[in-house]
This record gives sequence, C-alpha cells and structure tokens, in this order.
Amino acid sequence: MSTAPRVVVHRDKELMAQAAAARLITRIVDAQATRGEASVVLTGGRNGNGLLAALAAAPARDAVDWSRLDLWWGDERFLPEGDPDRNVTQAREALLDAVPLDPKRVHAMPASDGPHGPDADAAAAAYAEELAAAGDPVPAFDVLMLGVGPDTHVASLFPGLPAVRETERTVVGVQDAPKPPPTRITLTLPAIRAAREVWLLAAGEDKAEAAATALSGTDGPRVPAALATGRTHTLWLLDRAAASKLPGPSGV
Ligand SMILES: O=C1O[C@H](COP(=O)(O)O)[C@@H](O)[C@H](O)[C@H]1O
Repeated sequence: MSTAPRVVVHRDKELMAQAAAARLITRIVDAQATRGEASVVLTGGRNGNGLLAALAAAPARDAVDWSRLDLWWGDERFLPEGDPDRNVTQAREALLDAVPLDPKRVHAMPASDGPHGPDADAAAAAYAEELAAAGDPVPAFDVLMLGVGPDTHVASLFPGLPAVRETERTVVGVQDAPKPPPTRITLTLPAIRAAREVWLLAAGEDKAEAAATALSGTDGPRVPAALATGRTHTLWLLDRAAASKLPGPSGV
C-alpha cells in the first residue's frame, strides 16, 4: 500500500490537538475491537503533549479500554527518573496519570539513573530488547506519533546525525543532539517504518519551513521528517500556521 503522505490542516493548534485526540481514540477503539488490544507510540514535545492533554479532556476517552493499550515512546531525553524534561514525565502529567493503564504495558524508555546508568547505548539496547520481546524486531504499532522540530527532526533523529542513517538497530543512543539535552535515546527509521500508521504533528509558524521542506519531496538524512513513513498511512496533522508555506490551497 502507498505511504504517500496525506496532509490535514486545522484552524489552530488547539483544534489540531482536539481533532488528533479524537482520531487517536477512534484508531485505538478500532484496533481493540479487531484484535483485542492496541499499541501506540507517543512523542514528546509541545504538540505531542497538547494531543495528550486534549485526549485527557475528551469525554470519548472512556471508549478506550486503557488496560489493553501498550504505550511506547519514539524517543526520550536521557535524564534521571522523574526529571520534568523527560518525555514520559510530561506524558504522565498530561494524560497517563489520569487513566487506568496497566503499568506493565507502559514501556517508558530507561532513565539515566536507571539500571544501565548513564550509558545511553546500553539503555537503548535494553529498550530494543523490550520491543523485540513484544514483536520481532518491534511490535506492529497501530499508530506512531512524531512531533516535527523546526529543523525537521523527528523523535531524536536530528538532521545529519548518525542515528538517521541507522539501518539495523531499532533503538540507538544519541550524543550531541543540537536541542537540549544532548544525550537521548531514539527509535530509528527501521523501527518507525514498521508502524502501520505514522502521524507527524506540527503546529505554529516555526514549523512552517520544516513542513514545507519535508513535504516537498526533498529527503535524505538532512530531512528526517521526510523519511518517517508508515506501512499503510503517513499522515501530517498541521495547523494553518505550520501549513502556511505549503504550495497550493490548504486549510479547513
Ligand atoms: O525534543 C523533542 O522535540 C520534538 C519536537 O518538539 P516540539 O516541542 O518542537 O514540538 C519531539 O517530537 C521529541 O519527542 C522531543 O524529544
């Protein structure tokens, strides 16, 4: 099936978050109705957290069987457990603490004071093993979400860094990231591309250039967002500001 990206533009970032949350609820409920469970990969960043907060506020959230949902992360800032800048800490605040998840199905990436200590590569290898135990080499994620950075980074795949070129490992440690903190853990493109659906989220004027570049057909390791595709669907969810540099008419 084609993975040519589809673009949906919403009026503003609040509406985008609400619409994406509604879409995610539907996708999870459908997967649970079909297979009995669902598997979602969360993203950090402003748009990912905005979506989770919108989901927490949505009455339809009760349609989800939270106990039969596996949550994974696309990347993590390699910081101590509970650090407010960790993506999992922010996700807990936005949504996870408010819904009855099965803790065994919440697969946070390791922290820098965890069992692997400050070795991001060892922590990444451990997360790769956890993924492989759920499906070889990674589970068939129903939805994998990615916030898009102004430099076109997704997860912690920053333009030009070696992680973008990884073709074998599913999770790697990242050093010298241009956005703090410099040490991170990230899914690689082979893991991302194993997802059924990949959703790229971008809101705000500072994302307009990145969205236009990634959707222009330019790819290669300098434009990680253009390389993030799903097996059945690749969906860009934008607000009007982020879509303002796309060619042709856009907007809803
Ligand atoms: O640091 C990160 O940044 C990106 C994008 O974040 P945003 O705030 O510019 O939307 C995010 O997707 C990633 O998970 C996170 O670690």
